[in-house]
Amino acid sequence: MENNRIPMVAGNWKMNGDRYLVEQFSKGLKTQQLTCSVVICPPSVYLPLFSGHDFSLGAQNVSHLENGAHTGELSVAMLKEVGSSHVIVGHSERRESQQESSELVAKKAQQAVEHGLVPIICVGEPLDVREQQTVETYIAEQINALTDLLSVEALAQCVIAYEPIWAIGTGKTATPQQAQEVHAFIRRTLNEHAAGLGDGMRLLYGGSVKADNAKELFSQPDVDGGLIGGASLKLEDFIAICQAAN
Ligand SMILES: O=C[C@H](O)COP(=O)(O)O
Repeated sequence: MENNRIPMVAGNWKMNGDRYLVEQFSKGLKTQQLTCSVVICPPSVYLPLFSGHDFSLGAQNVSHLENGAHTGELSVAMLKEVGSSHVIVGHSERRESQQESSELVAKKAQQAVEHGLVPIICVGEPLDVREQQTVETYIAEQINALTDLLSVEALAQCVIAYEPIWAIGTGKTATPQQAQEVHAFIRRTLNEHAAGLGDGMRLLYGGSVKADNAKELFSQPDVDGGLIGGASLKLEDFIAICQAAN
């Protein structure tokens, strides 16, 4: 099985940013000697505005359909045409606000891989699940929807981001140990599905990653980098996080 575990830091700008930020990142990240893979995921309208950058671009969502009468949706082909190589799917904010099921998320991931985008698939539990100590059951359901639909070869191309919902935008980061436990569980679950599958896949942690906690989180044996929200909107902070993954 292929080994894709090169450290990655992906910035999810969510519904933030403007032309100025696009320019600032295009120029500002260029001067850095970063050895990790860097992906910036701005709102899709900004994707074609990036120029002269030396990092990858990702979208924040994609349709599971190829084309047709689907008002407001964007296809994989469209996102690729404007420079995207990656796409976030299944972010908890969309799972909640758009009622995206794990089955739909799996369809989106499959559509992405099939047509040449790397999906960054988000999984993660709400607070009550953590309090009830049923995290593994909850995450297993999200992972199983993927293994039920995608081939092993397709899964091997995916990146999975573990984002505990209670840690997103709250300043409450999972402890390095909590992150490691769930990452190890995800890897094990994927290995049980197909020998060696989990061992080769990139697993990112997301949820209140900041410049001052990134190093400890990223140094956990099963954490291959991070999916960064708020701190990806400030160039200096984002650079410091990337350096922690170097
Ligand atoms: O996609 C990113 C995550 O939702 C993390 O957001 P945050 O770093 O603002 O907590």
